[in-house]
Amino acid sequence: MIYDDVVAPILDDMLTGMNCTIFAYGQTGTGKTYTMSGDEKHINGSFAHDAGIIPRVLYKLFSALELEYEEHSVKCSFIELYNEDLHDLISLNDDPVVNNKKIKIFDSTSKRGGITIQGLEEFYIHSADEGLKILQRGLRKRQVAATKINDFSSRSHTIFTITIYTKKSSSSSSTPSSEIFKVGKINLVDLAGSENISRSGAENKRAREAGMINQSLLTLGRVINSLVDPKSSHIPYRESKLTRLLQDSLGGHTKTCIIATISPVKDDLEETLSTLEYAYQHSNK
Ligand SMILES: Nc1ncnc2c1ncn2[C@@H]1O[C@H](COP(=O)(O)OP(=O)(O)OP(=O)(O)O)[C@@H](O)[C@H]1O
Repeated sequence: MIYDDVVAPILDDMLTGMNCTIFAYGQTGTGKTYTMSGDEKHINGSFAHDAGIIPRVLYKLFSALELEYEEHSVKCSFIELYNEDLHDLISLNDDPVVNNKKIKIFDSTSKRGGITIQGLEEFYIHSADEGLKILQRGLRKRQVAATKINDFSSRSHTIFTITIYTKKSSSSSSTPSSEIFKVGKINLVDLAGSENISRSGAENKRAREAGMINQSLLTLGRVINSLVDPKSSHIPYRESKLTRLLQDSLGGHTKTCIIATISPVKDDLEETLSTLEYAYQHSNK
């Protein structure tokens, strides 16, 4: 239902050449990873019954591309942000020292501005199955980290990015034929557990983690606030790596959607409800 109501229209926008972002936001254990990835196995050439948004986007994307475009290419990347450090989840290089040091974010030197991410590996994929394999590889890598650091997944953000390049010929009786090239992008973001924001009394490592999550989720909130406020002249992308990474996909001619996951068995529903209320008020912007 969420795919049909929320994600399908955004995928259509991406196919028209937009930069789009979907966030899963909520407390630990409320279903963010289930919503974004879910069951990531492929069954009989399609996604599983309990597949999340990423596998569904991959299959629907390839069927749309094969049906509607003469030429297309698709690439994807999968990155994790933990304590403001970036980790490539699908790099074939497993040396953690090399992996952790090599990803850097720079201001792009192109006239259009934006950012360049140096050192992040991107893989061309030719089918949804190939995309699913990349997702599985990244989730496995994240799992390995999770067994080393207790409760790791709830304290890191992940971004699965799909970029498409398409070519279509257009011809009508009144105009000469021409070729239309488009580039679209979709970021599928599984955010760190939002309850870390209010984690008080934390010490040492936990305090550092909570501080970083605080910084990135609060900056994300501030960036979205500034983008929807016509009076705001400054967008604070630079205050966290999460917003810096997504800088090109927020604001301007882009589309952003936040899916808030809530669970009635969790204590602190107040914060999630106020987020939902805020999101609702801004939903048309
Ligand atoms: N809608 C759902 N239907 C069935 N099971 C679900 C649903 N949502 C979540 N779950 C199950 O609940 C558990 C926690 O979900 P999940 O790991 O997605 O939470 P999370 O918000 O990503 O947590 P964390 O912040 O710790 O990463 C998992 O075992 C998941 O399979």
